[in-house]
Amino acid sequence: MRIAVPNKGRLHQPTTDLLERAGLHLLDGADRKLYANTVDPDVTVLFARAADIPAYVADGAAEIGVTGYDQAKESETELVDLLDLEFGQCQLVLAAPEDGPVEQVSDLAGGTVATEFPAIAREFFADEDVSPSVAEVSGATELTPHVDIADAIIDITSTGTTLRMNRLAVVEEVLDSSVRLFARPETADDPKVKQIKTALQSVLTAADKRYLMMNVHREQLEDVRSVIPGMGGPTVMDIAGEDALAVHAVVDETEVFETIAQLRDHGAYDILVTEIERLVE
Ligand SMILES: Nc1ncnc2c1ncn2[C@@H]1O[C@H](COP(=O)(O)OP(=O)(O)OP(=O)(O)O)[C@@H](O)[C@H]1O
Ligand SMILES: O=P(O)(O)OC[C@H]1O[C@H](OP(=O)(O)OP(=O)(O)O)[C@H](O)[C@@H]1O
Ligand SMILES: [Mg+2]
Repeated sequence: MRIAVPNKGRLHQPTTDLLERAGLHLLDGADRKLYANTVDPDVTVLFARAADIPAYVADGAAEIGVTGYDQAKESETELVDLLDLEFGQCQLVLAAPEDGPVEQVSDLAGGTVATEFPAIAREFFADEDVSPSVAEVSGATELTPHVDIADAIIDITSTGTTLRMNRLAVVEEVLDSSVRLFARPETADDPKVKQIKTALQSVLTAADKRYLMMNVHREQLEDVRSVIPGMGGPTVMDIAGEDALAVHAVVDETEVFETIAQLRDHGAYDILVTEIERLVE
């Protein structure tokens, strides 16, 4: 089982970090290598450019891959999107010079649009029923409208800083993207693929949860129980030789602040909050 992972750029580190947190440790140093073995003898990590990963998976060089949805869409391969990994969020947008003549998509009839994503651009304009010529570029796309190479661009934005710096305004949103786990349709149901997906999912689920531990006097248990939100009942354990109980519960991270105040008011003491590495629901 081979997983294709971005070899450099902004997606490399978050992807290898996620594999590590999922317990799929890389064994022989991931830097500047093409392959790394993992703690699972059946799983190898293969490092490739983010843009090449969809083709690696589609052609069978790897069984699964991690890359941006924009790259999968641009590759025009048939991949199954198994899991949103919740990083690399960005948008592809159609943008044109502020105060320029292009204010809506139809203004581009007969014009030129520069992009690193020609397939996505063509599909977008076909849907919009406008047919500018699409010029493929391999970087610095934001410059092209200012040097008469293009009237507008389709490019990635996240904070909007690059567009603003280049005096470009969004004309239309084209695509929302984030990093996903992809598989070929034939491998999507493979048990090892499912095992990897479950491991990655468990890290994402755990990130939003906290583990609470506290002590409570026996007669106050029901009071304390009534203010614990979330997943099922808490776990309650006797503390040997004492009239107190230990209460453990998993709660949403967003509820911890409020819950702790309520737990104290209801008699809980020695309250401990810890992060959870993984949570398989
Ligand atoms: N500004 C951004 N914010 C969030 N995600 C982004 C951003 N730019 C790119 N991405 C995501 O990262 C993917 C890879 O981007 P890209 O191919 O530009 O690599 P990179 O990390 O910038 O490295 P390099 O351009 O140096 O090869 C994009 O397809 C997109 O899914
Ligand atoms: O809206 P923003 O937060 O400004 O992000 C958008 C920019 O980020 C990406 O470039 P990147 O930083 O990856 O540089 P690159 O052009 O070298 O890929 C993308 O190509 C945009 O230029
Ligand atoms: Mg980039």
